[in-house]
Amino acid sequence: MEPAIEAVGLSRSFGEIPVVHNATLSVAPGEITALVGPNGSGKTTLMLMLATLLRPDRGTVRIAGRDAIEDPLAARTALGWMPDALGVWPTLTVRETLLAVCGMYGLRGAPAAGRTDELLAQTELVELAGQRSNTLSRGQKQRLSLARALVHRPRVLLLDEPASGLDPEARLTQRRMLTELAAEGVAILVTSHVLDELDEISTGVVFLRKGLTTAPEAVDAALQRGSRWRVRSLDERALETELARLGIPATSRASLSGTVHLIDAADEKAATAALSALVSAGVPVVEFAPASSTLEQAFVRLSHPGTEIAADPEATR
Ligand SMILES: Nc1ncnc2c1ncn2[C@@H]1O[C@H](COP(=O)(O)OP(=O)(O)OP(=O)(O)O)[C@@H](O)[C@H]1O
Repeated sequence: MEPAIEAVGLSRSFGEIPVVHNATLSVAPGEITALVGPNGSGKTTLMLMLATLLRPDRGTVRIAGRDAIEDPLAARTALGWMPDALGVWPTLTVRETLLAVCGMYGLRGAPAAGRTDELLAQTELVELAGQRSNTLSRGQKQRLSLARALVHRPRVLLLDEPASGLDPEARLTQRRMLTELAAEGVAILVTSHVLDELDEISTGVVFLRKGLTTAPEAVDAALQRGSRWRVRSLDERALETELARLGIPATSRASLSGTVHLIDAADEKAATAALSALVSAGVPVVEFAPASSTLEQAFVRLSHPGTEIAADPEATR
């Protein structure tokens, strides 16, 4: 299948400083790809180039098969762009904003009103439709920004920090929406620092470090390597004794649900073996789960290649 988003060898400097260097990525229709990397690694700069809003110094971009550098207008008809901060027209209400964007895509009259109503419902903005957009809260602006990006039913969505400022329920609604759009065949590239969110919906990951995309093989390896698990028992003493007897090093820390122990396992098979041994020894285990999301653990490894996950600084032996 032809990728819906394809960038090859993209580079961009600001003055003498190279910010994105030889970045390469592709996203197929129906895929949600997470674009992750440390602060300042070049994610927004890369997104702006894909969105035809910043010209690369070198490289090629194809959006839905169209050359985005030679023919940005053709690419724009296929893509929806959600920037990390919404620039609003202060005097327009939420509904007027969406109607104005409909107009830019050639939708007027009843079809524009119909599409606006659909989007207001989809992004749960119906009650705010008459409110001036500059008076919206950060989370409400994020919802308007996503609605705006969807006006022309794009086949490609580029979302820069779409979950930032959203409360937990709004995040859930947004995740559901993105999953539904992907099921309809939309290709989605999304940045976020909330890796748990991305972990749940992404089907692929692109990791950017100092402007360079990490090789997919290295990302796959980081996603599959051994990881840290969180264990909680109704009988803390029994858990500690059994972990010591099994020779499994552990650290403990207080949490809202009680004392939890953190253990490292080489892979998922080793984790299930540890769980099975604890239960067989009669330890009343009530919780056994990854200590953080797979993506979060991979992020730490890829941000500092050659280093293992640092011990939890809050943990006590
Ligand atoms: N217009 C510009 N002129 C000069 N430097 C810039 C410009 N835009 C971005 N930069 C620099 O490029 C680097 C990458 O910035 P970018 O915003 O792309 O990173 P990011 O990965 O999106 O960061 P964050 O995770 O903090 O949002 C940063 O060092 C930033 O200071």
